[in-house]
This record gives sequence, structure tokens and C-alpha cells, in this order.
Amino acid sequence: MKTIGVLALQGAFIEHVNHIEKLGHKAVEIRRKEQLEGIDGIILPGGESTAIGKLLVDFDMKQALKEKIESGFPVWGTCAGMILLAKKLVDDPTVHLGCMDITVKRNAYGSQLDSFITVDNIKALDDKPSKLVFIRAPYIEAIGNTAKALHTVDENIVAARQENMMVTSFHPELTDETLWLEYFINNLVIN
Ligand SMILES: NC(=O)CC[C@H](N)C(=O)O
Repeated sequence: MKTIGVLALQGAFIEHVNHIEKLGHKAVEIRRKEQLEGIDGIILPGGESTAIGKLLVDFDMKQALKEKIESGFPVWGTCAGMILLAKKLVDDPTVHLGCMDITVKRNAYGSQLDSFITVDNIKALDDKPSKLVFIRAPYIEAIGNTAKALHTVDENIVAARQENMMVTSFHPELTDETLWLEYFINNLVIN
């Protein structure tokens, strides 16, 4: 059994907690930097990246979390979590944690396609079908040499991995599937 932290400052953290427990692991809601010591990996949830980024500073967690991730700590960022991890945002000088070699476009699907769901077979998940839920989602516009795409939708990268870090534009925690969480635990947390 692993202990997985979920950053719980804002956004869709409770859904991740429920999925972690459904798989028989222990989930911890993380609100203080001291809590980072007792966990095997962390999920940065969807929500509003500007708000979460500000709260990371206000709660004095930003530097500790950044250093931990840069020293190899397993992390999965969903949606806003992807924005937090990116080294660069499109047309935006903001950098939050800035750990992952990706350039991310926020609200990339514009207003008409603000939110949509698609079902795709995912190579990284042994070609299993997965329901991908996009909510005012970002995508990866450019990816560095050290990161690799795990999935694309209409040629846009919506999931990627770089060593101890993975990101998804969509929200698996809002479905009843745990495939992406299993991928995170089996490939990044247990290695
Ligand atoms: N569902 C989400 O996490 C949306 C992310 C949000 N649009 C942002 O820029 O922070």
C-alpha cells in the first residue's frame, strides 16, 4: 500500500482522494509543507491554476514542493496541475513550479469547446479505452527533449511524462475509471 498526497488548497482534490482509496491505497490531503515528508507521491489536482499557484505561495509550500519534485519525487498534475508544473506558458510570463519541460496553453480549447468528453484507446494504457473529460482544459503546445507525449487528441498533446512527472489535460478523477491513477502508481510511484 502506498501513501499518496493530494494537494488540497483548491479544486477537484476530493475526487482524487476517493480514487486513491478505491484502489486500496492511503490518501492524504496536503495543506502544509511538513506533510510532504510522509507521502510516496503527490497529485496536483484540477481547479484554477492562478488560485492554486497563489495559495502555494501563501501557504509557504511552493519552494519545498518544487525542490522535492526536482529531486525526483513522483507527481501527477491534472489540468490546472499541468499548468503548475510547466516551465513555460503560452503568451503568459507566469511560472508556478516550473519543473517540467513543456510549454502549456491555458484554456486552449476556447469558449465553444470549453468542456467536452471523448473516449480514446490509450497506447500508454495497453490500448485500453479511456474517457477523457476536458474542462476549460490546457494542452501542451511544445514539448522538450526530456519529456514525451503519452497521448494526443487532434494532434494536440494532452498527456505527457518526464521521468518522475506526469501530466494530463483531462480529469480521470471525474470518471469512474482508475486507469491513469494506476499508471501513475505503477510506473512513477513504484519504480
Ligand atoms: N479544469 C481545470 O483545471 C481548468 C484549468 C483552468 N482553466 C486554469 O487555467 O487554471
